[in-house]
Formats: sequence, structure tokens, C-alpha cells
Amino acid sequence: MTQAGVSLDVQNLRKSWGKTDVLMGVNFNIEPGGFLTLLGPSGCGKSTALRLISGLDEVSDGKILIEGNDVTQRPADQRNIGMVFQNYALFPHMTVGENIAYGLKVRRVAKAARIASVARVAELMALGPLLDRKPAQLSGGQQQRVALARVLVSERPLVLMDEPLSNLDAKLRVEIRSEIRALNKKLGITIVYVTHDQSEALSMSDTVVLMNEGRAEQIGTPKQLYDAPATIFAARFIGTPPMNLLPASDVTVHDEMRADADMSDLLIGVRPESLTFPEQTMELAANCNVTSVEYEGSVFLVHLMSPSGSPFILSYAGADVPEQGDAITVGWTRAATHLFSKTTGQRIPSAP
Ligand SMILES: Nc1ncnc2c1ncn2[C@@H]1O[C@H](COP(=O)(O)OP(=O)(O)OP(=O)(O)O)[C@@H](O)[C@H]1O
Repeated sequence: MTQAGVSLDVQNLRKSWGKTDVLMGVNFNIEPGGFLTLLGPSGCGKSTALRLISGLDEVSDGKILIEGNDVTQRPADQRNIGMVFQNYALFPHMTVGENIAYGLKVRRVAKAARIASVARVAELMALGPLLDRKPAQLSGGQQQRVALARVLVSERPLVLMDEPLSNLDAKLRVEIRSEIRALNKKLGITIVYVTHDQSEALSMSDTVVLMNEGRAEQIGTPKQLYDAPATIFAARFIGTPPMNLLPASDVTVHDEMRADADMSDLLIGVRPESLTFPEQTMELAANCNVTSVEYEGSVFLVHLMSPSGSPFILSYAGADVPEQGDAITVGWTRAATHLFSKTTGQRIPSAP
């Protein structure tokens, strides 16, 4: 089964409800077969953007182009888009097979073709043995697989997914995550995915649009967002635990600090996994006190407090685990250092 994807181009998308501006000029585009995630905290406008792309709501301004065609004013049913939501809304009285085939039946696809399509998708999604069951006889993960199968069978070249995994437990989320990603690559369908879970976004996407209060804060590959967060917001949002941010006064620099940076305006960022302990005369260092230690399985998360009272975290995999109350020094390299301006919230490009 091949389902070539389409390109999507979103230009200056705006949405206001009354006097409330929910989207304030968002731009992004995806190549055919791409996987783009809208990521951000609750209320930042992710679902709104998805509803505008689908045609469920009308834009206040801006354009939506699919394969270069302006569909902004087209009704939802003329955009050829599939959707998967958090609530998979299967019909309880129908079997799995009937649920998957429903859309095809509505579109008056002939019975033999329907049966063939359902069989193909059921095999793809490993649902074959479950086709005669009712939704109530399925686990949450199986139900979500049926919901995905229902969209796939309709062979839409663009599929929008709004937090489709948030009702599932952690293990299933990880499993279905990789299934969705594999389907995206195998079928070549274009996917726009909405989530507030940054690890989901990083693990699945080709491109992440990190949103903050109705704007795109940063757009890039998962690696670009992780390696070079463009703003303090992005630094705090991406990574578990997120990047440590310390005032310059807490940090010892072992050679000359850049002269053109205003120290009082500087926040120095370093990821918990980039810190070394014991400090090995690295290029930057901070003295701190251990406030608590958390066991995470593969690492210990050592919670620290800087002299100025900023909390930060060391991700530690060594043998001599520091203990609560210890005074320790952690170090890191220039290459692992991120600089931000407190005033503008923006990244300062080069290391000190
Ligand atoms: N129909 C509506 N009328 C008025 N305000 C709305 C409407 N729909 C959404 N909003 C507001 O728009 C803002 C963005 O909502 P949206 O659902 O897009 O956020 P989100 O990022 O998807 O959040 P969540 O992750 O919580 O779903 C919210 O402040 C919400 O209250």
C-alpha cells in the first residue's frame, strides 16, 4: 500500500476568539511525507492551529496551502485530510472491522474493495485477530490502533493527530509512538502531530514547531532544538530534566570571559548530563550544595543549589554518589555552555 504524502504550507496563520488572540502569525511548512510536531504548553494554540488546517474552524487571517493549492476557504470535507484525536470515538456497537471500514462505506466504496482495504490495514497494524471484536473488548492501546487504522484505510495524504496517545499508559505510548513513526516512513503520508510532551516530539518528528502563547518560539529539527535552544523558554521546555540556567555570578570561568557580555544580564545554561563530577578542571565550574538525590535507574539526579539560590541538577552515573548536604563543585566545557540574555530571553550566539 502506498499513500504518497502532500506538502503543507502554513502562512501567517492568525486566530482570534472575540478580543482574544490565540494564534498570532504562525508560519511553517512540511515536505511531502514529513512529520511535523506542534509542541508547547497547554493553551499555546496547538489544537487551534490543527483545527484551522483541518477546516473545522475558520482562520482570522493567513493562508493554508496543500500541494501549493490555497485551501484556506475550502470546507473541511474538501481538503482530503484525515484526523486522529485523543478520544478515539470508536462506534461501540460495531466490530473492529466495521469500525475501520465505516468511512469507506459512507463513501460508497464497493464491498469487495472495502474488505481488501481493511485486510491490508489490519495486517499493517497487527489487528487481524481482533477484527471481529467490539471496542469494549480491546485494551486502550488496541483501541487507539483501530482509530489509526480507520484513518489509514481512508488513504488520506495528510493526517492530523491531536495528542493521540495521551490516554495511554507510558509503555504503550512509547510503543505506539514508534508505530506511528514507522507508518509515516513506510506509507509516505504527511503527518502534523500535536503534543505537549517534549520527549514524544523529539523522538518522532522531522521538524518541531515549539509554540509559546500563540507564536512559534523556535522551528527546527529535534537536534537543533536540543543542541541550540533559541530562547530561555526553549531551553526550559526541551530536555528531561531541562537545561540548568545559572546567573553568571554563580559560575567560575577558568580563563578569560568574553568582554562584550553584560554579566548581570547573562544566564549560563548547561544540560544536567553535560556536568562532570568530580570537577575535572573543566572550563567552567560552579560550587553548590546537594539538596536531594533521586534514583532514576540508569542515573542519579543530584539536585543542587547554587550560592545565589538557583536550583540545578546534575545527572550522575558514577559510583561515588554525592549525598544530601555535601558541598561539591561541578564542571563543564565551553562547548556545553549556552548563553542567554535575561532581558531579551534570546540566545547569545557564541560561547564566552
Ligand atoms: N472556541 C473557543 N472560544 C474561545 N476561546 C477558545 C476557543 N478554543 C480555544 N480557545 C482558547 O484558545 C487558547 C488556545 O487553545 P488551544 O486548544 O489551541 O491550546 P492547546 O495548545 O492545544 O492547549 P491544550 O494542550 O491544553 O489542548 C486557549 O486559551 C483557549 O482557551
